[in-house]
Amino acid sequence: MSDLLRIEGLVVQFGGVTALDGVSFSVREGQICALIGPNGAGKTTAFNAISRLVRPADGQIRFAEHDLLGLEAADLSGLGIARTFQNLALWPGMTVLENVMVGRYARGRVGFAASLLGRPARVEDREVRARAYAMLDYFGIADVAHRDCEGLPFGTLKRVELARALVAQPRLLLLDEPAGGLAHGDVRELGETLMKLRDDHDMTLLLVEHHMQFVMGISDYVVALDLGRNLVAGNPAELRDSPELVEAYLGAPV
Ligand SMILES: Nc1ncnc2c1ncn2[C@@H]1O[C@H](COP(=O)(O)OP(=O)(O)OP(=O)(O)O)[C@@H](O)[C@H]1O
Repeated sequence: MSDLLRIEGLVVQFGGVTALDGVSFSVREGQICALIGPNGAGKTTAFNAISRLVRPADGQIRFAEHDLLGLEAADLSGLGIARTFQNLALWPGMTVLENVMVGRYARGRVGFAASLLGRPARVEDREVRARAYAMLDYFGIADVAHRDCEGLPFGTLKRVELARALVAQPRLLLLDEPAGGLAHGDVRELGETLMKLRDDHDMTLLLVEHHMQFVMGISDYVVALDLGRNLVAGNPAELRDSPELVEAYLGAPV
């Protein structure tokens, strides 16, 4: 398997704070890769740099044959990159189905706003609707398709967000703390869903996550950062007893 995403020497600064100081790692096609590390390690900053939401001072980000730093955030969906957010970024006042459809329109040619303004439905609209329904069905939440997102349980909203990211049929899915705030049973179910997604659709997943048991249970490759630098990387079995990792999380032994 070849590298789908390659990060080299990434440097990100916020004023006087160096959030990333030369971080490098690669994610292979079809892998589930987790970015871990203690608070302030730089995980979210790395994620936001890949999503083109922060501008690195130095380094390279390559996705397949593309140089991502030469592109805007709005271009990513068209390349096959989708992401979810730590704090759900769903539209209140829109139904679950509409929220999921937005994900596909980000990649399609027909503007969602235009379709809301009452243009006659095109073939693509019907296809998008059918695909959005299929995704809701996949996540077992088709019964709430026409409900307003507001007021639905958190676990359901997490699935809606995942369905929205997937409806664009991405090649790379970026998940920002997908297990955050979920109950124990929901975390296990999410893990099974993500592994099934990878297997069924040959998708590549990069996630930022604090839930260590979840990470170690589903990841093929784990990249640990600390203080904006690479700490250790390897498969879960290699990292489980890593003294560097234990020290970074618990502080230096006295
Ligand atoms: N917008 C910003 N302005 C200033 N400093 C920032 C900004 N965003 C992040 N930082 C700093 O950059 C460093 C890395 O933060 P980042 O949020 O990427 O870490 P993280 O590993 O995601 O942490 P957490 O697990 O707590 O979310 C921290 O020192 C943080 O305070």
